[in-house]
This record gives sequence, C-alpha cells and structure tokens, in this order.
Amino acid sequence: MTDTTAPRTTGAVAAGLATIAADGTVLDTWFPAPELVAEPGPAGTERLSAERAAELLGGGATAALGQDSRRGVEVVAVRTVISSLDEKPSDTHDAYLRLHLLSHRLVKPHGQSLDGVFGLLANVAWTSLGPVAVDDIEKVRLNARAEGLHLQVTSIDKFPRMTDYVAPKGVRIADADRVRLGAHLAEGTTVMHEGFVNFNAGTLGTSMVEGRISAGVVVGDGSDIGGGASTMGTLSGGGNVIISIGERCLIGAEAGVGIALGDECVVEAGLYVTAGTRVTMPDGQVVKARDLSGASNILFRRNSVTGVVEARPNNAVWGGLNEILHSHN
Ligand SMILES: CC(C)(COP(=O)(O)OP(=O)(O)OC[C@H]1O[C@@H](n2cnc3c(N)ncnc32)[C@H](O)[C@@H]1OP(=O)(O)O)[C@@H](O)C(=O)NCCC(=O)NCCSC(=O)CCC(=O)O
Ligand SMILES: O=C(O)C1=N[C@H](C(=O)O)CCC1
Ligand SMILES: [Mg+2]
Repeated sequence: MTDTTAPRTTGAVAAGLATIAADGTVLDTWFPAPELVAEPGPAGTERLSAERAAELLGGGATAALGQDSRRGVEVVAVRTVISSLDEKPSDTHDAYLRLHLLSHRLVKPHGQSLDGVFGLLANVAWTSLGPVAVDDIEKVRLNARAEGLHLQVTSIDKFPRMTDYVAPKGVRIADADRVRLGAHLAEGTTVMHEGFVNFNAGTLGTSMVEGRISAGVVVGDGSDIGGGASTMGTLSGGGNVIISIGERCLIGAEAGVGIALGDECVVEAGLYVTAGTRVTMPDGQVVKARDLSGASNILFRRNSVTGVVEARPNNAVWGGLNEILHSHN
C-alpha cells in the first residue's frame, strides 16, 4: 500500500508576482521557485520594491510590475512566508504558495493543511492576457479588441491551469485544461485528454491517467486509470472516504472506485465499486466493498451471467504499464 502521509514539519518561502484587481482582490500569485524552509520566520506576505523583486525573481521581473490598464489590474512583487504548513492558509498568497508546493512536488497531497482554501481563492476569468476580475471581462474584451487582439477566456474558476504556473519535468499532459494548479504529477506521469487531476491529488510514480483523479485522491506508482474512469470525490455529493489507489493497479475504462485499493488490484471496465456494493468473495461469502478497502491483489468484476459483483484473487496480471508510453516523458 502506498504511504500517502508526508511529513508535516516545515514551512515555506517564495517570492512571486501577484495580480491585484481594482478593488484590491488578489486574483493570483505566481511563485516560480518556492522552497521548503524549516524555520522561515514570521508568517505573512510583504510587497517588494522593484530592486528587491529583481534580486529575488530576476531582472525580468521589474518589467512585469505595475498597472495593466488593458486588464484593469496591478501586478506587484511579493514575498510570502508560511511558518507552519500544518496551520491553515491565512490569505490568497499563502493559498497559492501551497498549491505551487504541490505542483512543484515539494509537498505530497495531504502533506499540508488546505483548510478553507476555497474561501481564500477568488473566482477569476483566466484569459489569454492573464487573470481578469470576472466583473471586468466585457471591459477587458473591448480593450483587447481595440488593440486588434482576441481575448480568449479559457475558464472561470478558482483554480488556474497548472501548466500556466508550473510545468513539472518528465510528464506529458495532452490537454492542459484538465490539470488544475495544486495537482501533484510525479515524473513518468501521462495525462491523456480524458484524464483530469484536481488540486491536492495526483500521482506518486509512473502512471497513465485517462480518467479522473478527484481532489484528495493519490495514485501509486505503476497504476493506470482507464479512459473515463472515476475516483469518487469527497468535496460534493456525499462521498466521505478519501480514496487512494495503490501500486500497479488498473481501473478499467469507464469503471469507478468509491473505496481505496491496495496494490495490484484490477477493476473491470465499466464496473463502479461503491463503498456499499455487495461483493461476493471466492468462498461465496458476501461482504460490503468498504470491508475490502485498501486490500491488495483483488480483481473486481461484475459477472456478466449473474450480474453479481465478484472479488477474485488478481492472478491474471494485466501486464502493467506500457513502458514505451512512459519512457520518453
Ligand atoms: C475484468 C478484466 C480484467 C478481465 O480480464 P482477464 O484477462 O482477467 O480475463 P479474460 O481473459 O478476459 O477472461 C478470463 C475468463 O473469465 C471470463 N470473464 C471475464 N470477464 C467476465 C465477466 N465479467 N463475467 C463473467 N465471466 C467473465 C472470460 O470469459 C474467461 O473465461 P474462460 O476462462 O472460460 O475463457 C477485463 O475484462 C477488463 O475489464 N480489463 C480492463 C481493461 C481496461 O479497461 N483498460 C483501460 C484502458 S484505457 C482505454 O481503453 C482508453 C479508451 C477509452 O477512453 O475508453
Ligand atoms: O500515452 C499515450 O500517448 C497514449 N496513447 C494512446 C492513444 O493515443 O491511443 C492511448 C494510451 C496512451
Ligand atoms: Mg486474460
């Protein structure tokens, strides 16, 4: 079983560029090189002078600062300190730093507090010109047209695309819209077009992701989430068990799991194993799937003759990941 409990002993520091709307709302903060620091000093965010920004972020940072009248925002340089990642995020800069820590692989999913993160993130229009306050979209669209530019609004959401802020090494992402900032993609991960990875979720090793990795879900090394497969989420709709998938598992196309899987498990294509699903064991005993949560070496299938969901020892190895698909990420 994959260990998903990362140590929670440390703080973090980063310099970055923040986008501030006309009403003072922080729309985003980009931290290009966040660091974990054991004793980082008092928590908080300070604004940096142009000189200090150039020192901490590089010379190019100075030109990025200032009012952007086209978008109706100001770009400022900041330095954010988190004294303890165990404490909940205090403001928007802090929340953004934690999302960066995940996507930079400095912290694993569940390795820090993200309590109250939704309340700290503004709903933002993510556009081809950068973040824009949702109420200003039409004004900004006109400003862009006036300069012969076409404004693309790629999403209106609290989380931006990960790849606009962090591009981790050794991964392939077929459709960048499908991976939110705060996703943790280990080296060797491929996310195909139908795949999705939420914040505080992701992979711990080489994986093929053609299905959805919901918030909080972690997938172990060598596992494959088949096309359109679902890992049940906990943020909305009543699911309350945080799911993890162990190593070398296969969740078949259009299948789903509402329980944790240990290592070397297979779920038949199209079978959704919810926590309450009654599962017939090889000896005929019927158990609820939640009683098998976290167990290894199980093949779940729906008997196509009887309709009964069965658990069998997973002796028929599914062959593992196709190495060719992962060897040049
Ligand atoms: C459940 C399994 C794992 C079973 O495969 P196995 O290789 O173990 O079994 P098998 O060799 O097919 O069959 C062994 C024996 O069991 C029988 N058998 C198999 N499934 C059965 C079922 N549901 N009910 C009753 N009997 C069944 C067979 O007929 C055979 O019988 P005899 O011994 O009597 O002959 C498979 O069917 C499956 O669902 N694989 C998932 C593949 C997948 O979805 N990959 C994701 C790719 S992602 C993708 O495709 C992207 C595209 C997309 O987006 O959709
Ligand atoms: O990793 C890839 O690339 C994959 N390609 C296949 C395809 O495009 O059909 C599907 C599985 C992964
Ligand atoms: Mg077979």
